[in-house]
Amino acid sequence: MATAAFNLALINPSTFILPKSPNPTKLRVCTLRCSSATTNAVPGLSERPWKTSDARLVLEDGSIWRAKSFGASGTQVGEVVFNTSLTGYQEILTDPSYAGQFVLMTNPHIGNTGVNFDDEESKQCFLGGLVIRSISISTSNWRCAETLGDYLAERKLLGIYDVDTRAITRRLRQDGSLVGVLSTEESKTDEELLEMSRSWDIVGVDLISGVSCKEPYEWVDKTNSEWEFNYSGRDGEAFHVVAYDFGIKHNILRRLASHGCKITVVPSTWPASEILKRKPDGVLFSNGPGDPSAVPYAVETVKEILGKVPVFGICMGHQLLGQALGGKTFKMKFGHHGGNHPVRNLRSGHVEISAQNHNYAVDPASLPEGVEVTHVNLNDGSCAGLAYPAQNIMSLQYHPEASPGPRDSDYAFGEFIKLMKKVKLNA
Ligand SMILES: NC(=O)CC[C@H](N)C(=O)O
Repeated sequence: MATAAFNLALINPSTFILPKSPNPTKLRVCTLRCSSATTNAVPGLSERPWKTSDARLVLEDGSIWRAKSFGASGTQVGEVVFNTSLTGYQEILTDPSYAGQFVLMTNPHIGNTGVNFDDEESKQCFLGGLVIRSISISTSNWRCAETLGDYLAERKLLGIYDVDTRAITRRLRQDGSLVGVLSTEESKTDEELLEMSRSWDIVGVDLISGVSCKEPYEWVDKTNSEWEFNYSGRDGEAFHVVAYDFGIKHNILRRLASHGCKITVVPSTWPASEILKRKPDGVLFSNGPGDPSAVPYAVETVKEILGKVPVFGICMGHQLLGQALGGKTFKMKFGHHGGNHPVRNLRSGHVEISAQNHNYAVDPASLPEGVEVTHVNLNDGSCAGLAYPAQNIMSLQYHPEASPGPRDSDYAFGEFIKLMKKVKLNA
């Protein structure tokens, strides 16, 4: 009897209004119900709410991980990366830099705050799918608009849970990145899925062209005043920044706008000559997915701009800058993905806890004289930031805009402003 009552509570959707919204105008009606993972599995009250395994993750090393699905159905190939962020799964899902990858969250409990209208980092999800230990059976947050399972299913994205994410993470740390195939299709044999994972590669593929905007546009949104934490006091549009969209996250644009910039976003293939004609105060090279060696056209564009206008590179932008300066990039063993990476700023001596998401890095030994390593990742000593003062260049391998993650590195936007100001005053 007790079990039946418990099941009833789980499967009966009940609508309620959360009482403690810090901003009444943001109050939204939220439906509390079990995730689609559970509801799908409950045809009648007398049956158990728990679904049995209906999905597989087959890794290229031959291991097969039986799982339960909670998003779309189908079969998808991708590179598995683990992300150590405790919160921010919606920003992670909408970060275009995850194109071609499955994100495995090391935090075991995901989905409890659902998905909202405000935390999207791009107009769509480009990643291959989501792998988690446990999906929250209820969703409760004052901004919640829908459950994570519904969100994934609507976007035709695969999500699996009930996987030993700790064991997979240990394997990735030990053996390095692995390609995998996620499938809910019973008709496909394990051997077929293994073959699929072994005949696919992410290295050497241009993933930027699939995520970049197609036409230039102006960006005006600042960080919402409710969330602003580092207001620069600049309300005017003091500096015109052209941002190359290699898969740009919205919060980079919001932070630039909050720091007083007028922003024009251009596609990854936009000619450098067109940019220089507009005489911007600065150019930003954004984050973006995949292998920086697979996009020589973007490196050429960066080369044409260097030395003519102050530039700031973030993540992929930093890697392209490294190559344009004559350096080399390489693929890391399992990369950095998470909101808890310690970085030392070698100029100030301060340590920042940073948000990171990359599988490639710049080899500092390959860089020419005059290029300064400004930041180092304290977990593995890899290069986390560069500057070439002679040409007004600065770059970070990680994400000063966070989203998700700590805001320690927001000062980098202020430094970009200072760089543009210095050049403008001396012009
Ligand atoms: N966030 C990013 O820009 C990712 C950079 C690059 N695609 C990498 O994986 O290293």
